[in-house]
Amino acid sequence: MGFLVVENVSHTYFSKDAATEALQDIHLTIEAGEFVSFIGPSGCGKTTLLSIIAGLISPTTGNVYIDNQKVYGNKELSIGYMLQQDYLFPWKTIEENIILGLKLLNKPFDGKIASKLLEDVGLPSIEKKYPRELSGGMRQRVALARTLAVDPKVLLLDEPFSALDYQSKLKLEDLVSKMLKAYSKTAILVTHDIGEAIAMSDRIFLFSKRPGRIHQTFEVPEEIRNLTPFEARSHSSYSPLFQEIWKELESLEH
Ligand SMILES: Nc1ncnc2c1ncn2[C@@H]1O[C@H](COP(=O)(O)OP(=O)(O)OP(=O)(O)O)[C@@H](O)[C@H]1O
Repeated sequence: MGFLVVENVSHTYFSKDAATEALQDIHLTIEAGEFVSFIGPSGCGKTTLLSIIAGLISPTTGNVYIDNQKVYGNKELSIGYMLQQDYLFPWKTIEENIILGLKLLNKPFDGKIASKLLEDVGLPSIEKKYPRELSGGMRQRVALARTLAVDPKVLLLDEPFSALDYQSKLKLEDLVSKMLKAYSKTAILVTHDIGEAIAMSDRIFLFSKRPGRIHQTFEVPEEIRNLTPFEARSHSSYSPLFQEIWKELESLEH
């Protein structure tokens, strides 16, 4: 059995007068330490699947297991979530924001953890500052530090780079990739950016139009996986894979 297993998951949203089938019969397995991406047409259920993997919603059918434990209703599993917006609390200092999760979980922690993580993400000495004093890219780096502080078993990244300018986005991709390797984390990235998926992942799952199913899985060649996301974009194997995924995605959208 793999580290993260999505077994036979389907999901339908019900409202008073409509039923929306978001996902249909999803099976996938992710190994510990692996980095995978979900891409697919808009509305195909990627965020729904992340919410199911996070244990935030119960799927209509099927189950998700992390480290052999069922996720839904499991309070022991810590799963990190990084979103497009950083959701830092403006009235709390950077340090308070980083240790908040640990406090909420009642986990014992080292008083220097915020400083150490801030140093790791390249932002030393900003513990006492407030979120409003930082740029968008810096705030996302603090969000990364906050996510890592609770030592999550899995990190779920829902378009965390998409609100940033191009240069900040490339820098943050490199940093996230480096940090996740250093901390041996398993991660899932949802993105609309094929290049980002190739540059950051070991494998890419392409979803079909709603109701989302796994249409195709792409292995990223090893020579790209060993590079930083920035370097990966200029490797000779990058462009052929980009074209292949692009064509497949186009065929799904028409
Ligand atoms: N809470 C909800 N209630 C009803 N329908 C929902 C709800 N959340 C999502 N949906 C619908 O389920 C489908 C899948 O949505 P989801 O956000 O998972 O897709 P997505 O692939 O992440 O989309 P995008 O790429 O545009 O972010 C969409 O048709 C959406 O409108």
